[in-house]
Amino acid sequence: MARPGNKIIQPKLVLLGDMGTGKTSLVLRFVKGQFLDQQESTIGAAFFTQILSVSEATVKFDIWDTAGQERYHSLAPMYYRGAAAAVVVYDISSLDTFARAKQWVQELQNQGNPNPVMALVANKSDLDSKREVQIQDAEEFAQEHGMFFMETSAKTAHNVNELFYEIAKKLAIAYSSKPSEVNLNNETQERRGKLFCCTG
Ligand SMILES: Nc1nc2c(ncn2[C@@H]2O[C@H](COP(=O)(O)OP(=O)(O)OP(=O)(O)O)[C@@H](O)[C@H]2O)c(=O)[nH]1
Repeated sequence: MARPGNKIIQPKLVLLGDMGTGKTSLVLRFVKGQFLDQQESTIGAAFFTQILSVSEATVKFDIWDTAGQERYHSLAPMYYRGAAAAVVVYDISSLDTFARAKQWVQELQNQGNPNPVMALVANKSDLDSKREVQIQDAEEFAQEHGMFFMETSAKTAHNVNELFYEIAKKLAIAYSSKPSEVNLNNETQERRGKLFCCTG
């Protein structure tokens, strides 16, 4: 809920990562508090909204959940361009998805978006017995690339709200100190989002 008198910001947030890592599941857990064992693979991208209040601002997230299948790769720039925050997701039980996450980070950092808040998210923390990616390796990679790191489970809800809260906080603080350097959504983007399938 918006706090009266509080500043309102409307950042665009994009989720990227290999197929099946749990991007949609993380968003659905955050936006609707739900989890599906048989979540369908995303086609193209899906749009969601959610509002979160932190002490510095009310944050109205415009969330673009991209499709991880390789055949949709060429669409990704449409969604990450102008994003104030990017969440790169891998699955702790698959080393391949961690390798793919690293490629996404390189791509994001090459496309010259000014100072987006970036998170590296290790999802499916409930599958610890099948872990292939060590926390330390991911933490080191995140640190080297100016990202913050979090392990989550969309299934158990572990750290999911905390992830979005942390992003909201970082965006609100960045906006308070340097408003012109934070990419925030505008009317056009909001209208465009409404042309796509909307959930949330
Ligand atoms: N055990 C476990 N399974 C999860 C978790 N998050 C997602 N899943 C499952 O992983 C599968 C893929 O989840 P999605 O949310 O569709 O993954 P995605 O990254 O959006 O996939 P694409 O749309 O293909 O890019 C589904 O069967 C989910 O139920 C989690 O935290 N733990």
